[in-house]
Amino acid sequence: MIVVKNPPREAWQGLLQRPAFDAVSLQEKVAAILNDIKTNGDEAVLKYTALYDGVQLDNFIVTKEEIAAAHQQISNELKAAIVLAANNIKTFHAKQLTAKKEVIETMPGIACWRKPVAIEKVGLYVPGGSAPLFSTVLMLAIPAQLAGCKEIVLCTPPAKNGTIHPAILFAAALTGVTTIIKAGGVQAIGAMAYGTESVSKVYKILGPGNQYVTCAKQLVQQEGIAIDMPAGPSEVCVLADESANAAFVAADLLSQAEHGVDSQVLLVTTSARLIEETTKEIGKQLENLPRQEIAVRALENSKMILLDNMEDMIAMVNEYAAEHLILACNNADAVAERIVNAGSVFIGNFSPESVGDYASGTNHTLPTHGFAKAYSGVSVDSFVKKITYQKLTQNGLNAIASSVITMAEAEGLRAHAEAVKIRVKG
Ligand SMILES: NC(=O)c1ccc[n+]([C@@H]2O[C@H](COP(=O)([O-])OP(=O)(O)OC[C@H]3O[C@@H](n4cnc5c(N)ncnc54)[C@H](O)[C@@H]3O)[C@@H](O)[C@H]2O)c1
Ligand SMILES: N[C@H](CO)Cc1c[nH]c[nH+]1
Ligand SMILES: [Zn+2]
Repeated sequence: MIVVKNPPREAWQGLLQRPAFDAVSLQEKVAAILNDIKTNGDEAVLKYTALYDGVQLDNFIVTKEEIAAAHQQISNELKAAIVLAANNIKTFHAKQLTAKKEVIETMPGIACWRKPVAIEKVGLYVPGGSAPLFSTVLMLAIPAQLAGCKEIVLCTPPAKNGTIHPAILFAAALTGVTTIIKAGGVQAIGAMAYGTESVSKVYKILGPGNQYVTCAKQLVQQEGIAIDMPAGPSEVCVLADESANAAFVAADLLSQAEHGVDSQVLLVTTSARLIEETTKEIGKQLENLPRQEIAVRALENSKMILLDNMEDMIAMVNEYAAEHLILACNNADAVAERIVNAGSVFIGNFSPESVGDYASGTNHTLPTHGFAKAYSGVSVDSFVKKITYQKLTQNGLNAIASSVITMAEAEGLRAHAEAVKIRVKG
């Protein structure tokens, strides 16, 4: 990791850049694949699956038999862990369901209310290129199910032997997914966005993924398909003072570095000692990691930044707007209150980011690349739209009529005014 000591404020923005990639050629490539899927449907999905996932499939819809077999293929221990995680995620997300309808009378005779209505057809993307992220099934399908979505399509890339990891199938069966498609990357996003002979067109696509997936989501959004947010390569920022434990900090940094070579991890600290010890710990802990090579490359994109004081640390982490922010410092609760930009915050030494990834209950599908300045992570809200309603009595309309007529005429929209006048008596 690159160590930077006491950078001046003017240098912060440059310092906090995410790993760069060639956005123009990425967009061109993704747009061409999307176009092919739009024109050639299933045939194109199968073609790109062969090209990028290395498997020639005849049929990409997962069968009931495959789902049933998955139950036998994973250990009882893993099933129990998935069920525990699912219960916590359900408990946390169930509270997000908007309370019962509340009718507001803005003036006598004018009743207004708002009702959350589930998006009927949603598409979930579960990453599987470098690791089969079955935890993402829980993070997406549980809020979709709680919201009441009728059709829940899930896409995930197949392994080279044409199968889907059994834990993905187990988690999908547990959480009410209606169709599972063996397709990943841009072809999966295209299939769900446009529909094909075998894949239903959905209204909204949610879920994280690599740069191809994220770019494809952003491009189909321009064609009217809703998306959750740009949820790209994983990242974590640790804000730490003298009180932090270097071994814990190193473990947290490595936990996100192992996701992909384009992941970024950041340590922002007031302690030079912590930088030194964490560097040593990273070296030690890396030795035992099976994904050491990926983590080492991600660490090349990553920084340890020494600052003078807590005020600067808070300002810097708010500027960075990390997907995950860990507060390993004294008075962590008070510091948490001052965080305004982050996807999810982990408070104190006993809140490793990994628990949020799997099982504490919060959602791990979160905005990356600084999008946490304006976007939230996935929640039940992501699966509903809120329809507003109003109902006026004759007296209510009479009372508001002159204001509406005056405003409509002032905007030069006579027909608007007439639609009120025609109903007003007296
Ligand atoms: N932000 C979040 O909430 C969050 C959550 C979980 C995971 N993630 C991130 O999701 C990502 C998962 O990435 P992944 O690659 O493991 O899986 P993925 O499923 O996102 O991508 C795999 C697909 O990418 C496509 N692909 C690969 N190389 C290609 C190429 N050269 N051209 C065109 N398409 C290509 C293939 O079709 C393949 O199926 C990681 O970066 C991880 O950090 C983010
Ligand atoms: N850290 C990822 C979100 O950036 C989510 C995840 C899934 N499995 C492990 N981690
Ligand atoms: Zn993770």
